[in-house]
Amino acid sequence: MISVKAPGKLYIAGEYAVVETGFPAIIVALDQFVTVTIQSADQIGSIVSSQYQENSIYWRREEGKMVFDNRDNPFHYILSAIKVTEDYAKTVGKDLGIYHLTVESDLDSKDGRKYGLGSSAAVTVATIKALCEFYALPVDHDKLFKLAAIAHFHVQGNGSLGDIAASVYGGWIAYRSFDRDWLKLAEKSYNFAELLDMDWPGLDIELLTPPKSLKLLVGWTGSPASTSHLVDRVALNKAKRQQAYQDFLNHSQACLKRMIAGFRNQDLHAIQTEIAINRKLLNELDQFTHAHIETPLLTKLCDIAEEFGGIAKTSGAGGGDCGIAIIDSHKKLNQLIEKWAANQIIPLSFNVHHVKE
Ligand SMILES: Nc1ncnc2c1ncn2[C@@H]1O[C@H](COP(=O)(O)OP(=O)(O)OP(=O)(O)O)[C@@H](O)[C@H]1O
Ligand SMILES: C[C@@](O)(CCOP(=O)(O)O)CC(=O)O
Repeated sequence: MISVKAPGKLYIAGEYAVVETGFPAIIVALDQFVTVTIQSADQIGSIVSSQYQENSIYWRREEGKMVFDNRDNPFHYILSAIKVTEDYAKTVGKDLGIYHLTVESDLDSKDGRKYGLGSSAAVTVATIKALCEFYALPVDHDKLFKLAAIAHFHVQGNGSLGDIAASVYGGWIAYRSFDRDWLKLAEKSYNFAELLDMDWPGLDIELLTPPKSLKLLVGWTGSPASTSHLVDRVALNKAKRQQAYQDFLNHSQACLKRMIAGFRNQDLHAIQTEIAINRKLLNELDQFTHAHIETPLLTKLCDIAEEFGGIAKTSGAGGGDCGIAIIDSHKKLNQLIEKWAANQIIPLSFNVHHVKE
């Protein structure tokens, strides 16, 4: 039996701008995982996720293709991950098999509400990792990222794929997305083996080391938000306010460059200064796109963090989900966390997860 896991993530800074090719963001992987297991099966395979028990699907293989008995299923990311990995396996001459694939996830609360930790990315990465083991396909982090990015992009279609990078590389990363229009054309011109070997225009991933005194705190608002809808709303409004949008991109890029330098120089103060600037830039974006990124509860989360000497902002698309605070580990962290909890902000005691190559 093969069993692998992939971590969830949180955005630290650079959201929305990162959707444009080459614009940076900082993202961390967390020690909360999706686990995928694969076991060989005889004739009938299955896909079962404990989060979606009632939607388990059963399949067989006919002339090399997966054929489902149940067409009405929620497993778009898993099926896309399977398709991409098996297409790759075929290009390198592997015979396709039958298996039971099961999923367990820490990335939703006990009552099934998502935290916004990138479960769709983690489920995609874990499925591909498990199948690469099943088919004995050697993949390093770069190849795993590319396979998972293709699979996730085929389903969601409008994201930066930063959540995939965080899940594959782990730890703290600075991420710039590749040109997704290029990928659409490249997929028609190259086979998988070629696509995985080549450089992707715009893509850049740098591993960052935070200063020792930096503590990341995570607060959850309890209300799930749809990232793809919020990204669509920003995209719709950017056409109407081209200059304001271009200013946002340029300012975000400059802010992220200074923040990344703060990591390289181990300068907590510089990082915090830029977190505050990034929050302001996202609020300005909010004003002309009406995406409602910083909800009143997220504002409260930031205000409380500041009372205790931290600097906080929304994480990811906003509109609910989580906020983050960056604070000196010597400050009164417990009091901050208690005040969050007293104000309907649920502290999530998750840590950053580092992935081995
Ligand atoms: N445990 C799971 N089993 C199977 N599919 C899952 C599982 N967890 C997530 N998914 C897939 O991911 C989708 C959720 O993705 P969505 O982008 O809405 O949330 P997210 O990636 O967790 O959050 P965010 O984008 O805010 O970080 C689900 O609808 C499902 O298709
Ligand atoms: C808004 C955006 O920059 C970040 C989305 O983050 P999250 O998945 O909502 O945590 C979109 C993206 O990068 O795909």
